[in-house]
Amino acid sequence: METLRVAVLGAAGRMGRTVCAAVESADGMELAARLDVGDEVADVRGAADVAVDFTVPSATEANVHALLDAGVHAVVGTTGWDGPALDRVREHLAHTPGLGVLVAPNFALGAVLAMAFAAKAAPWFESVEVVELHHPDKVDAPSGTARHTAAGIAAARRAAGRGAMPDATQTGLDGARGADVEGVRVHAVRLRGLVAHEEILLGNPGEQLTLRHDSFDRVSFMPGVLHAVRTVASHPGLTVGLDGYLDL
Ligand SMILES: NC(=O)C1=CN([C@@H]2O[C@H](COP(=O)(O)OP(=O)(O)OC[C@H]3O[C@@H](n4cnc5c(N)ncnc54)[C@H](O)[C@@H]3O)[C@@H](O)[C@H]2O)C=CC1
Ligand SMILES: O=C(O)C1=N[C@H](C(=O)O)C[C@H](O)C1
Repeated sequence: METLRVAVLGAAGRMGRTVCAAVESADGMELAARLDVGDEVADVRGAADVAVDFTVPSATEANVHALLDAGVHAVVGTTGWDGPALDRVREHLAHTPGLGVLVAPNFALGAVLAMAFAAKAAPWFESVEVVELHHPDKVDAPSGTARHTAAGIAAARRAAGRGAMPDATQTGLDGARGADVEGVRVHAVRLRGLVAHEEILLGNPGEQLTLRHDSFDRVSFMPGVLHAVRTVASHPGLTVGLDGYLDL
């Protein structure tokens, strides 16, 4: 089996540094390039097979288009993606046959499972809310994971014919009920000492189910990232969510 050459974008960041170390110690991979602000993405042409992007929401889409132009598969963990941005990548991929792009809001296997469990459980409860808790250096809120979790919950409830959730709130302070993601309330906590955590609260009369996932360390994301690096070439086109590469 040939060695996979991996470039890391955002290599100087918290996730980028952890990914570089994971790639360097992974079997069958070599770290081909470390790129950060000011480096030219086009330089990976011919030097890398797969690039991993953990940069910032304002840069990640342009990075993916540059990687496709360079003929390199992309594994993207950066948050901030919306429907139109994903559509533009789909359109680009239509002109770059054979290339794959994965955009995944969370590479921790437990978080991926928690999202799947939440979607499965959501139609069976009157109320569902999402609470995400992160380190205070995070630039976006709510987290990409929480938005993806809420969207999955909303889709499952729509498919089951579930109506709006009960909420009698009429007055109060702006933001007290969190963000509205397709009818699901999402609350964001920022606290020194935390890494990445999420709770999905599901309520019925007289009972509550709580699903909780904790990433205590960024190494929690590495098995998912390495699995994606090994898999992306065999999934041409755009995949959203690591669950697309797992047999859940
Ligand atoms: N999908 C997942 O499992 C996870 C996703 N994330 C997401 O990954 C992203 C990065 O998170 P952190 O590493 O904590 O942030 P960070 O701020 O520590 O690192 C970001 C790095 O990107 C660099 N950068 C900025 N613009 C760039 C550009 N145009 N080209 C190349 N590099 C550029 C910065 O200089 C910095 O070194 C965030 O969006 C975060 O939400 C974080 C953890 C897990
Ligand atoms: O910024 C982070 O740290 C994380 N970002 C991702 C998100 O926004 O969901 C994944 C994880 O929660 C850590």
